[in-house]
Order: sequence, then structure tokens, then C-alpha cells
Amino acid sequence: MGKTIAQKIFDSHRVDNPSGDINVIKLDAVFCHEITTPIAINDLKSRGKYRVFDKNKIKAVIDHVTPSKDSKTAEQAKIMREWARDLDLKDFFDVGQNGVCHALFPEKGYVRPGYTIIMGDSHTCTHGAFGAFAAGVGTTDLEVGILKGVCAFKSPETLKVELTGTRAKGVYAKDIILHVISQLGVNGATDHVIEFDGSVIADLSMEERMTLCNMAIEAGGTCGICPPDETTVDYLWPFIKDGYSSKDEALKDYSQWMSDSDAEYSKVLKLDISKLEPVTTFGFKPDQVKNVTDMKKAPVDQVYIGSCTNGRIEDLRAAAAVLKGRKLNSSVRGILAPATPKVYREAVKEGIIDIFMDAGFCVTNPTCGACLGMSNGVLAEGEVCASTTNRNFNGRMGKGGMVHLMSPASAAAAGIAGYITDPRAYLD
Ligand SMILES: CC(C)[C@H](C(=O)O)[C@@H](O)C(=O)O
Ligand code: SF4
Repeated sequence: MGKTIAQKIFDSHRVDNPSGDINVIKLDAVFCHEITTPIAINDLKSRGKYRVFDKNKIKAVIDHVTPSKDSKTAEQAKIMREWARDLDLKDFFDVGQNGVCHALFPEKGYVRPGYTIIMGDSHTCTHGAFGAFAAGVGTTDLEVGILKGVCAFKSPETLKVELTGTRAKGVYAKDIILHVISQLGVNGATDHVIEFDGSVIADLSMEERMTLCNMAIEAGGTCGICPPDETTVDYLWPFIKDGYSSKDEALKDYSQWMSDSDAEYSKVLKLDISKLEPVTTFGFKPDQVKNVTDMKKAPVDQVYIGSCTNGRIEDLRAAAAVLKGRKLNSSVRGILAPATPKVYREAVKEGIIDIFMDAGFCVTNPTCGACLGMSNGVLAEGEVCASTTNRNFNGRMGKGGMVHLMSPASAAAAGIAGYITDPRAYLD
């Protein structure tokens, strides 16, 4: 019987198999941020285990609330800083170099096809875009990972989402994944890896694949995975060129992380996206999805463009294409948080920051901030935000606030109109 990508990764990383269903796998990287890691650090310290399994394989960042906004967040940042210094971590990103973890770490070349990665963060699934197995874990698993470089997982059942058809103008990776989640439901992929496949995936950029995999968890998925291909190799080439004589050689090596044609899936969802239109969520669950044109011009108070879902340069370009030469409606506040310093710099260079600022946006430093309602754009009771983030739970961006998830182009269009509307009206 053939194997899926996740099965192949597990088979090559398994160090123990204590029961039929549980696998202890070796980790290629442990990612850390300042919300969940300090608890693990303090616990390890109190147990006399203030060490890491490999200082080169731990990648750490202060990203959720940075620069710190109050004493609590300052304390969390301090713990991370001291830990990174005491244990001589090679890759630690503090104020000035920091950005949203799931955008920053891929940009630094830390993710490779076939890798196993854990982090104390639910959107770790993003990194599966490279053909890796990457999953969010709780404090205990994180501690074991930091200390021993291993993690226990159930055998990965895989759900395949096969996407075919031609993407219409104004339809982005965000629309595709919201549509997929609406079909699967918020628990539709629980305890499953979602493997994305089909001609649509082959045509997506790495950034778009990250947007897709980022939201696998919103359907309950442990990880989203895309098969590695030329696009993956092109993206990684600056980081891997010393290890391969040519891109073809790299591709050949990475093709070991493709599913076999006779691999077994617990479920296959086939979707033709040709008729898909720009969509948005309308309730407090990410599977409540409607066409933007069916939103009856629902008014918004704030537009937020950023996060690990849609804060990358292609996202900013897509929003800028809508905003260029236009202004935010006087009833709307616009906030742009480029996901990383590199994205920010590139946006300055391309004149994108000017377009946003001319439209009336406030541009913040790279941080999660408003995405989880912690800083830089928290909503007040009754306020509504058109947001490029991934979660619309009740109160996510502020108590009593409502979040509509959508693509950067749709969010920009909502900002101009003052209500949820079709971004295609603003695209040439
Ligand atoms: C703070 C962190 C634990 C959390 C997560 O795991 O997802 C955050 O990133 C989020 O998006 O809500
Ligand atoms: S940007 Fe939002 S979803 Fe992503 S890691 Fe930060 S808080 Fe979580």
C-alpha cells in the first residue's frame, strides 16, 4: 500500500512506537514565541532542566505583543530574552528584527520538505506548505520537544483536498481556504492532516500555500500539507543552493516527500473552484462563509491587514492594487501590520506603504497585536472589523467585537466602501 506525505515523514522520523497508534518522532525544529514558551521555560527551570536539545534547532521570536505593551508582556519578553541568551540560541528575534512567527521562520529558510516541527501555537500548520509536518502542541509536549527534540503523535490519518478549475479574478488563496473550511466544517478535519493537491495547488505561490495551510487548524486539522515542487525549490533555493548542484537535483531529493499514487486517504474532498467568488465569514465560526456580494453591504468600523495568514508581501500588493489612488471611507479606520521586517522594507521599496498611508491607513510594526485582540487595533463592544486574519471567534479582536475574515483585496475594498463589498469593482 502506498503512503501519504505525512506517513512518509513519520516513517523517516519515528524513534519509538510505544503503542500501535502512538509514534514518537524526532523533531527537526522547535519554534517558540513569548506567549507559550515562558511557561515551559519556567517549568523546566524549576525542575533543574534549563537546557535545550539543540541550540541550532530552536527558533525563537517575540511576536505576539511587541514592543511590550504592559508589565505582563514585558515580563514574558524578558523570560524569552534571557533564555535565548543563557542557552546561546542561534536564532532569536527581538524588537527590531522580529515579525509574526509563521511568516518570519519560513522567510528565514527554517522550513524544508520532510521536516517535523512543533510549536506552542495552533497555526504551526502553516509550515506544511513546504511539504513538512508541522503541528501546534501544548506546554508538556513543548517542554519535551525543547528538552529532548522529540514529540509523540497519533499516526497521521490524512484527508485529501483536491482543488481543480480556474481561479476567477478577485479570488485569492484566502477565498479558497475559507471555501474549503465551509465545506469541511470546523471539526471536519479533526485529528487529520489535510493534504492539498490538484492543479490549483500547483499554480499557487509559496505565500499562497502558506495562507491555505495556515487555516487547516480552523477545520480541526493537525497540519496542512502541500506536495513540494518547483515552486518550493525556487523559494528555498537561496538557503539550499550549497547543498545541491542544481534545482533539479533538489527537486529530485524533495520528491521523496510526495504521496504515492496508491496512498490511502480517510476522505477525499474534490472541489472545482472555477465558480468561486470572493467570500467572507459572517458569524463567529470560520466555516460560516458567504459571498461578499451576499453580505447586504454590512458596515465595518475597522479594516485590518496583517497576520500569519495574510500579512506577506503578496497580500500587501493585492490590497494596494485595490487601494491605489483611493481613500478609506471616513467611517473606517485602517490598520496595516506587515508580517515581518522584510515584508515591511519591501513594501516601502515598492511604494506600497505610500499607497496605504495615502489611503489613510495606520502602519504598525510587525506583530500579531490586533489579530488576537492584544494590541494595535483592539475592537470596542459592537465594532466590526474586516480582517485578513484567521479567527473570528466571539470577541477575538476585542470583547463584543465582530470579525469578518476575508482576503486582503476584499478587506481593502471594505475599507474604501465602508461596508463589505466586491473587490473586483476596484480591480482593473
Ligand atoms: C497565543 C497562541 C497560543 C495562539 C494560538 O495558539 O493560536 C495565538 O497565536 C492565536 O492565534 O490565538
Ligand atoms: S498572527 Fe494571529 S493567528 Fe497568527 S500566530 Fe499571531 S495571533 Fe496567532
